[in-house]
Amino acid sequence: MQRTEHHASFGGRQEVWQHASTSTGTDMKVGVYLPPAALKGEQCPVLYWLSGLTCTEQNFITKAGAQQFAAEHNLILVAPDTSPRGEGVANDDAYDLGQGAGFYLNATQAPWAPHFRMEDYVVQELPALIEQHFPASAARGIFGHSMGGHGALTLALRHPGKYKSVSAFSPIVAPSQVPWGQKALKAYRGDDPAAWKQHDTVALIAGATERLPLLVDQGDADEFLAEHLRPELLQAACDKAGHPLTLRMQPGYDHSYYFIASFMADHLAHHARALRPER
Ligand SMILES: N[C@@H](CCC(=O)N[C@@H](CS)C(=O)NCC(=O)O)C(=O)O
Repeated sequence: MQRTEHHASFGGRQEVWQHASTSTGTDMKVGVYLPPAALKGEQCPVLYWLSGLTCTEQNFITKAGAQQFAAEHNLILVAPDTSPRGEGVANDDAYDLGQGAGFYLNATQAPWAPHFRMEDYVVQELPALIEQHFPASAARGIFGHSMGGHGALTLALRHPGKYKSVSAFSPIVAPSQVPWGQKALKAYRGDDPAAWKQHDTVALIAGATERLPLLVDQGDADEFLAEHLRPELLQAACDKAGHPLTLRMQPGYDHSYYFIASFMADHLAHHARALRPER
């Protein structure tokens, strides 16, 4: 692992690391915020952030304003890139497929299958790497935005026991029912709508074996709300399954990081309650 950036931030340190990934077969970049306690060598829980379409590891660390709250709760924040990248990696001219749009799953279809293995990367490889190289405990939370909200919700549902807390901002909750998701699932997993359900939060909720309480914030002025996000489908699925959900429609907020930053404190507090129950 090679450190490419480091900046003092709220008594801790925001770093960016680059490493060769065995999951994707590419170099991956990842933002790591070390809170004050971690700089002193104390083991801290780790909160994973998954970004949305077009993002790199930079969007969250420069725009979300999460460091001050991670410092307050002494949580390590880990924010990976959204896909493998590079000249030898498949891509698409559209912003919602290929590089910058990995959808946090393992692709099975050509030309994506060789490198697009973001589920393995986020759930297995990255936690092992973080827990080896940083003063990280095995208490993990996960959250994200839009495509990354889909990632956080589906990965927590697909890997019970791996995470102690989960939340999302404007997540794609039903990818098998909306254009962004249908396009990606078809490309990465093939033309089999039944298989898409394994990566669809609304479909996974019914059969969940672990019912971690979900905190979801959604702006009602979000330009993608009606076509791609459809939080009412998540509300209905959670009501039906008895899955605990706090869905907050936030009046006047759009899809941007201005919205995310506005409710970041609440999300960090939600995760800290589960990740640091002793406090
Ligand atoms: N029109 C947008 C669509 C993609 C978009 O809104 N991406 C969201 C996530 S789904 C984002 O976080 N963009 C980067 C940013 O705001 O920093 C674009 O092409 O950038």
